[in-house]
Amino acid sequence: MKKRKLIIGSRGSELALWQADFVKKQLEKSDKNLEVEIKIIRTKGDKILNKSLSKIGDKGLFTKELENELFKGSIDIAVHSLKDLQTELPEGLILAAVTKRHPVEDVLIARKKKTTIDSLREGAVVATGSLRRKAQLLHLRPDIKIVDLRGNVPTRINKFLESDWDAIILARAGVERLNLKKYISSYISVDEILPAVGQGALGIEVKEDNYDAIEILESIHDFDTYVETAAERSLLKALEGGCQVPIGAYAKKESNGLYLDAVVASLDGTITFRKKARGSSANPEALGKTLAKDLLRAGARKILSDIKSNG
Ligand SMILES: NCc1[nH]cc(CCC(=O)O)c1CC(=O)O
Repeated sequence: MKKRKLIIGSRGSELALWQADFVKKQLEKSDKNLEVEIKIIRTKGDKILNKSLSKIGDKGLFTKELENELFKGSIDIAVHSLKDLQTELPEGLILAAVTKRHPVEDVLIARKKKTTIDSLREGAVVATGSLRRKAQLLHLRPDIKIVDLRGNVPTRINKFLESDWDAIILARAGVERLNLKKYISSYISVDEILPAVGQGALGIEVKEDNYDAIEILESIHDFDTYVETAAERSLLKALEGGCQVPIGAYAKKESNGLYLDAVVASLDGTITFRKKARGSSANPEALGKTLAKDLLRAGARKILSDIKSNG
């Protein structure tokens, strides 16, 4: 019998290709009659490397070109890091599957093993391009100096090794997927720094009428991760935050309900609003919305509007 074929669209970075290949293997394992091909698509975010992400600030910076290919039908599915996927998808596209998530937290990469945020020297220099990491780190350690850092995961580690910075912060998921665990000095607990919405999970985007692809993807969909990230994404949407605002969130499904922990911080980290709530796993969107409203009322509204008006 002739094999069925599915084409994955992926960015060309090492991490994106690892992730696309992971999805390919899982799908081929679950359906022996399926042949999966990976097609590399360059996105605007891959082309502009000299500007800080918060300054480019486009919606869909890492996704738009992939979405165009989905509409054209030259790829069947687009594999994204869920945290890079905007909360509102273009009309006609759906988030068809969310994979089981890797440990969600960020990690500290410093000169010595076991270095933690607490043990960094007074006035240490830490490089990160993420406003979320910057704000939460400054909240814990106002003495730290932050410098901008961009590039793919291996590039960032190489820049660190060649620099005189004290440390950088990355997502555990990206570092461990690329087998770069040896560079990790310590795991940063979510009590110290909340991860980005969707961090550690993969999101698979498909044209809403591609029923074959939607059916094939059922085998890699992880329901608990979906419920957790749906609460986080609903919160982010209600806060009207893209990936470039200092917002962190972490949801966990437990036997007695769904927990959501979220923070909105000012850019300099002096003010943070952090709240936790529990809701029903049957309605993750409601939990996200409710917690967003709570945060906005508590003072996050002012922080977010200040950031929007001053850039
Ligand atoms: N912003 C880039 C990005 N997108 C996804 C990951 C890592 C994988 C993940 O979090 O799922 C990273 C690197 C990082 O933030 O360190």
